[in-house]
Parts: sequence; C-alpha cells; structure tokens
Amino acid sequence: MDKQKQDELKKEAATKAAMMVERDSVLGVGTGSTVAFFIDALGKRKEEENFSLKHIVTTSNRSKKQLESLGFKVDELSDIDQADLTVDGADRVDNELNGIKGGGGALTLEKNVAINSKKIIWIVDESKLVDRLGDFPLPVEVLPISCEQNFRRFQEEGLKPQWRLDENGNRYVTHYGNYIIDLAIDPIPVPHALADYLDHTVGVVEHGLFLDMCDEVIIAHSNGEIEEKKR
Ligand SMILES: O=C[C@H](O)[C@H](O)[C@H](O)COP(=O)(O)O
Repeated sequence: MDKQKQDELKKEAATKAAMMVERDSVLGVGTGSTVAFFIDALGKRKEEENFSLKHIVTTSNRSKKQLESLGFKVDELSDIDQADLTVDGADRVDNELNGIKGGGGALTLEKNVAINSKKIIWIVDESKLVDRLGDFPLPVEVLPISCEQNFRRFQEEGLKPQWRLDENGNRYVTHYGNYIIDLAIDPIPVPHALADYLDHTVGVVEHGLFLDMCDEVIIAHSNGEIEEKKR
C-alpha cells in the first residue's frame, strides 16, 4: 500500500473515532501519525459543533502541541483520576486485539494513560493487522544505568535486541531520558510469557506489548469498509 493510500485509511479510522468521543467527557489521546488525524478531526468538531471536553490528557509533547494549537487545554495524567476513553494508534494488532505499540517511542506514557482509562479504542489501517504479533520490532524502554546489561541478557535469551537510534545515529532518548531497545522477534511465540519476563526484568521501564487492554479497534480497509472490532 502506498503512503498516500495508507494516510487516507488512517484518516478514515481517525475521523470515525473522533465522532465517538462524548461531549464533556475525559479523553486520553495517544501519539502517532494516525492520532494526528484524530486530533485534527477533534479540532473540526470543536469548530463546527462547539464541542468541548471536561479534561484531555495526552501521551507525548507532539500530541500536546497539536491539541493546544487547536485551542484544547491539556491536563496532566496526575490531574485526573481516569479517562472515560483513550484513543490511540497501534503498530500491530492481532485477532484478540492485543498489540505492539511504541514505534514512535511513546510507549511508557501510552501504557500509563491506557491503564487509567475506562475504555480504549485503537485506530489503524488494515496493514497493521497480523495473525500473530511480530512483524514489527518490539520496543523496550530501559534505564540508562543498566541498559548494557539488559541488552546483553536479551542477546543471550535470543531476543534479537537492537538499539533504537535517532536521526543523527545516536541512541534514541525517550521523554523520560531512557533508551529503547527494539526486539526483532517475529513472530513472538507467547506474547503473555514475554510480557511477564519483561515486566519482571529490572531496568526495564516499560515495553510495547499491550495485552488484554484494548476494547475496540477501528480498522480502515482498502476496500472502503470501516470495521469496528470489539473484544
Ligand atoms: O509510540 C507510538 C505509538 O505507539 C503509536 O501509536 C504507534 O507507533 C502507531 O503510530 P502510527 O499511527 O504513526 O502508525
């Protein structure tokens, strides 16, 4: 699929999700190119329907800036108890609505907002769908203090680690000053077992396996269908 077509599909899924946001609710907003279309669509609703929200929390400075440029006030996660709904993108989604996220490096804040949301909707184009998770490097955010040890252990475990680099070839630094190690495992044999291993690895801040969290995925297909897949 070419980029232009993929962007059209992302926009369709994003626009559909924007119409599902309830007025005066507490909204969590994710990160990424699909979410950027979602924020645009929210801005349109604000302009055309005088649409307002009680609180908005978001998962990156990129999304925050875009929301603020459209006149939305953005709160911190600590200012709210729970979001009524969080809308986010995903890098890969399987048939059970489990996913890989963090391609844009925002996984830690994304998981924290997700876990504090009553409902989670992901917006994707059909290219993100997979039968088994994999086909996309799994991001693992690690503390700089023990990142070399983490990297070597991942190598020994056969998890095929690679440092994520920025555009200058330096190690990519996250919002929280950490590094990202991408694990090139494809497919991931047992995602829950890997998530459990990473959850219990000292030095790992967060990882991009988002399992049993998402309630609904809005999928834009290239045949024009907008599918709503629910857990
Ligand atoms: O860290 C980034 C997020 O997990 C994104 O939601 C994910 O990478 C999907 O991004 P995009 O919509 O640009 O494909």
